[in-house]
Amino acid sequence: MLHIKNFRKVYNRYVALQVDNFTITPGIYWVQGVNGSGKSTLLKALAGMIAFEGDSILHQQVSLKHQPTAYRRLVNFAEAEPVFPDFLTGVKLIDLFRAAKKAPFHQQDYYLESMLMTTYIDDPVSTYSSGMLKKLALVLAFLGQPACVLLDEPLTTLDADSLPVLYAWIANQYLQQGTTFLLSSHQSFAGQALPVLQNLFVEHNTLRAN
Ligand SMILES: Nc1ncnc2c1ncn2[C@@H]1O[C@H](COP(=O)(O)OP(=O)(O)OP(=O)(O)O)[C@@H](O)[C@H]1O
Repeated sequence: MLHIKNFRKVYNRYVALQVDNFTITPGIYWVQGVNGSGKSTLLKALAGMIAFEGDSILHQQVSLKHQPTAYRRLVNFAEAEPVFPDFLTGVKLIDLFRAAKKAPFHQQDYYLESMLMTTYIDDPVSTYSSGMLKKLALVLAFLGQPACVLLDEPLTTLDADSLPVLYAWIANQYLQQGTTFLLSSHQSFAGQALPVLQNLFVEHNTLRAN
């Protein structure tokens, strides 16, 4: 479903990640790797957030390099430590993302209610704690009809009650819409209620499945 082709990400002169050809089939993936191995680099690049050599092609036809708008509408991303313009409210950000992703009008309601966010979603994000910001980033990553959702360290800063809610969002989205997930984490997803959990490893500056 996602084909990574002739991928190279160089920071200054350092080749952080090189992936010649790699196809990610539909599923839920736990992306593992030690600190500095390149997990965030991979996810940010596949999300179209940072430049890289090569291409990422969705469903054998939507290329990040050649159809960037269509690609970004179908590939959603939540970064590890989200930063949003201070003066915007959560609702305003949701409106912006809903328009960009062509999301149904009330799609966010289910997410805001299940993650207990309705009391503060009208407030400016400058007033949010790190966990509140994280939840907002996760809601934004579920808006629209994504074919692929990339979540960088989705578990960090979430409280214990929020974790099963997030697992349910991921499982439902996969089972109902067939959305593929790439989840980077230093914490284990094994034993959680996630269907068809598979492993991806980022090490030795490349990506491998086993
Ligand atoms: N903006 C940047 N400029 C220069 N080097 C960078 C930059 N971003 C990342 N790197 C380097 O690229 C490599 C991969 O970093 P990356 O953040 O992708 O790792 P990671 O696997 O996500 O790490 P962690 O588990 O600590 O979050 C590291 O060697 C890092 O120093």
